[in-house]
Amino acid sequence: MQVSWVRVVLDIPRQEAFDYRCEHPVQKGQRVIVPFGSRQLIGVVIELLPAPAFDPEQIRDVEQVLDDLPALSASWLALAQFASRYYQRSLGEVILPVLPNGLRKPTAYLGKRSAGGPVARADRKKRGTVAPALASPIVLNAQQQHAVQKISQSDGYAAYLLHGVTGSGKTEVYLHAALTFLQRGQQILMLVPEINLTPQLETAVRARFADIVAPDEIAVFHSGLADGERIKAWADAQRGKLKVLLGTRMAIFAPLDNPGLIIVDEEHDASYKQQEGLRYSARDLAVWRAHHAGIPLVLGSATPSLETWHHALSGRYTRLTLEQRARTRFLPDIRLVDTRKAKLNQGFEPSVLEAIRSRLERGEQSMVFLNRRGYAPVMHCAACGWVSQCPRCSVHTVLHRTPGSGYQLQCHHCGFHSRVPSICPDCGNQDLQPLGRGTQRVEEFLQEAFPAARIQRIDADSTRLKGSALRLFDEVHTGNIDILVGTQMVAKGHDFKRLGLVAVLNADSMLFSADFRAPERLFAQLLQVAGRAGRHAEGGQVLIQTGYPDHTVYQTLLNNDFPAFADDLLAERQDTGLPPFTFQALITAEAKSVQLALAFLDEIRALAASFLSGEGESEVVRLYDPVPLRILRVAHVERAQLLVESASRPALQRFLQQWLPQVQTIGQKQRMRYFIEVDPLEI
Ligand SMILES: Nc1ncnc2c1ncn2[C@@H]1O[C@H](COP(=O)(O)OP(=O)(O)OP(=O)(O)O)[C@@H](O)[C@H]1O
Ligand SMILES: [Zn+2]
Repeated sequence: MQVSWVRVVLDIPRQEAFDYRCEHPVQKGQRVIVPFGSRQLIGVVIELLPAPAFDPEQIRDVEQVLDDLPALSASWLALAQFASRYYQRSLGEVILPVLPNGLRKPTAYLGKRSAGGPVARADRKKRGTVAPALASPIVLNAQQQHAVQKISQSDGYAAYLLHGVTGSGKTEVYLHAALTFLQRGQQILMLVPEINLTPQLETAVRARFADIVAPDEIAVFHSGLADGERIKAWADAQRGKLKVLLGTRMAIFAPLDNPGLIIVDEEHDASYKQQEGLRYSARDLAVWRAHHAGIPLVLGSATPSLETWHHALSGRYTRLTLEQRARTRFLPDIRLVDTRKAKLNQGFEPSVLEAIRSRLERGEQSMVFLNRRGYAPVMHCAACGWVSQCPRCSVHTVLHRTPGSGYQLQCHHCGFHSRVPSICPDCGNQDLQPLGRGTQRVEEFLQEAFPAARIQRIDADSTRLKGSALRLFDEVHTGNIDILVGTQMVAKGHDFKRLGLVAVLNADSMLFSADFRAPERLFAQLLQVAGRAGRHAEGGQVLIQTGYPDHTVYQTLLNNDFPAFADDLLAERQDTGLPPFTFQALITAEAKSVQLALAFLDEIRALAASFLSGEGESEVVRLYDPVPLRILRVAHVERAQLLVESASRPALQRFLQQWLPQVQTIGQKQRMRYFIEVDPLEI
């Protein structure tokens, strides 16, 4: 019997790897079921050892080598290793969580009902994907052609920023470029920021490549898939069966071994950043992956992130520009509607309502955008000033109207919900009022104002059921809707055909956020949402209600001048020493009281002093004073954070590598919950 010694990673916090003895043939990159304490776990073999690293008596046996999929390749493991190093998590905490659920649960393989394991079960499911009719490609305009040519002719790694105004036909550029690499027998990985954008793109991709890619050689990968579907897509990727994979951020970890082109659409979008567990940026990992594989990468956006814009200016990325809309001659006309002197009707300035009315009369669609779901952001008592508050979090509860169950107060942070009190809990006043408005209230008001209009609200609440977002967007696309009310879900990516008017209600709420990225985010969001108007016909109009019409964000928006805006912001960031000119990491501690969290952060900050000496000016790593989070308490837990910063990414990385093991020791001693985030998006 052939016995080998293997090093295995498991999903265990902050521990690198575990050694086992194995009596079966086994390779690096294979999954194995191993005993761990009294449990069984699935792990991945990352090394075959020539000899046991310690007393063989102490080494336990691998129970089963899972061979229903080929081993994860060396280049895939390299990606995981990079993510582990860069984001400061153990390799197991990277590898296991990115595998589909069934592939990392021993129970999926054990027992009578496992029926050959999850991959075999997923394979047996019938999925009839009919081959669509071949769509003939659109004739590209000159700038699109130029972009496609540059991308297709890349020799090895090259990063492109495809900066195209909204509606400029970036998707066509992706598809034409992709064709070149498909014809060479390579695979395409294409990322989109939102699950809801995959159906539209999947249909386009299937039709466009119907003659060279079989239906089952295209897969989508996102968190909205059922377990079996996700396993199937992953397995097909790992078996080398896929030619095109479309997905949300999680798809960046797909085990594709012969990629030819990676595309990140709407690269600026914050949803490429995972906000829990391994806090990675799929956009940044895409850059690494393309570089490692020696292939081109396209980052597309009308409003690129300042990080990407900076790289394009410095020449690290090549900028490709689409200055014109593809189907119309003009971008929509953007106007600011000054709300300071106006008498608002349920939050609407009268001329905005008029504009909606006239679009209705012309049979065109309108969209009302406000980034606030629910009925009203808070309930209050006019008599004593009481406001509805979550008992577990330091936030207001939001008033919701739930079909069938009336009104409810909900916490958007911890899920707490309660009935609406009939009298004020503080003073007994019987007249509690909703304050402000969310999408539900706007929908209700519009229905009263325009009784004949077909109104649809699209937000996280109206699309909770699987498949419902798809259905609702279909209704909009087919023209069965006159007025669309929605949150950021409706703002990005969609190519609406009949949408003439976009009205933006509460943009100002984002103007004065303490986060230094707030203006960047607001500008991007407004330009994106504005870009939904007038895509297929001239005459698109955007009305933005604001009490601060002179604010730079709005003024620059009027000219649709992203470069001017970005250049100004970059200059400001450089002056104040903020990203992309510095690099940051954030440690967040969570405790019963904020004092405990702050004390922990103070202690680890003091400890850092010993690593910080002896480096040149540019290598300096700074640690700021720990501060409580803006939303201090969530679900009874109070939070504080410590920001670490350096002008040098390598210096920051070196520092973290030395410092974090000590942080861990102190954290364990104090039983402190904390996590680290490299390149945080919000601070
Ligand atoms: N060369 C072309 N000729 C005619 N129509 C085109 C051409 N290229 C693209 N289109 C069409 O233009 C519309 C907008 O394209 P697309 O949705 O790709 O824009 P986009 O650049 O991704 O915009 P956004 O950033 O706003 O999402 C689509 O309906 C597309 O079919
Ligand atoms: Zn709460």
